[in-house]
Amino acid sequence: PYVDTKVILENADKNGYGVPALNINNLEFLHYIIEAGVKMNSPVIIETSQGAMKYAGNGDFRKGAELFVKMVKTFADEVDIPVALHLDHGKDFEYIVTAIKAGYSSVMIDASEHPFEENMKRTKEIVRIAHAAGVSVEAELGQLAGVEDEAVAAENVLVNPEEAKIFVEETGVDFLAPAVGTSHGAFKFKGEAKIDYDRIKKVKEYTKIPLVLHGASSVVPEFVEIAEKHGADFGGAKGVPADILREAVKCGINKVNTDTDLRIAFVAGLREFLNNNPKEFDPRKYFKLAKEYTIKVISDRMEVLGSAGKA
Ligand SMILES: O=C(COP(=O)(O)O)NO
Ligand SMILES: [Ca+2]
Ligand code: NA
Ligand SMILES: [Zn+2]
Repeated sequence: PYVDTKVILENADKNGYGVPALNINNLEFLHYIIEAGVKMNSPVIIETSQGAMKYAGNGDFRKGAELFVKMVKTFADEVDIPVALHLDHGKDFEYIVTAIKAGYSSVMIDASEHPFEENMKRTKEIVRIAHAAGVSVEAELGQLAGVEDEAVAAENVLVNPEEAKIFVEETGVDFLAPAVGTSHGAFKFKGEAKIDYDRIKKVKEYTKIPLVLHGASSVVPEFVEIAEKHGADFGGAKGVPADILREAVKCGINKVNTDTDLRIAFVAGLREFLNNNPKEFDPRKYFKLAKEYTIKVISDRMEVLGSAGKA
């Protein structure tokens, strides 16, 4: 069934596991996520960025939002696992309100590049509107380096746990994304991968709400290698290893935003298949390996995060 993201995350919080929040831009990735969720008996949070809304609507983000809600609801109504649709990195008021109007389960207001007071003000405004419509809200404190859809943050600004306490009390936000050392994309760490567990624990202790880890892709070496064997150049790619994800969940993370891993698995399968099947041009065939690898990476992540078997 199609559910409110809050239902999924409160269950995850109560039972101490993480749920993958998986970004889509098209029908194929939605297919693969649902298939993995059903196979693993895991709840799933589908999420789309503002750019994905524009892309799906061929430039018209309102059409894109409508399309995503129809697609996700169609799949959700057919399966027994809980399925939610979330607007990821909502920055612009009209995109966020459009997602609410279209029927998204939840929306993120990402005002984290603004000063604390401004972030609170913008978040409060969205919480008031979203809650009036029965929609839950995610906000962000601190900054992740790397590209965040449109905005590019220079470097990491880690969350201040005391600020997080005030922020959640003042805004009434339903879940919070604290910046704790990750970043978006495939090049997360120059040195060894590490995130600030202490900050996660403190933010959890002070806010007692479900927490979100952004930039959580592992950048799985197996798929990086396959992609590079077939012409990709991802030199220096490094993500958040499974053991760090498990520890982050133990410290209080419940929603684990994962986009890059799906992209790498898909392109690895696509490159391998195309290289080995020069005569093939039927998309229902040449996406086959891409589909297999993407379902595999999602299924493995559900095991790592503990959402497998929890639907
Ligand atoms: O935070 C993410 C995805 O992060 P990755 O690039 O690590 O998949 N989406 O909001
Ligand atoms: Ca941000
Ligand atoms: Na999000
Ligand atoms: Zn993110």
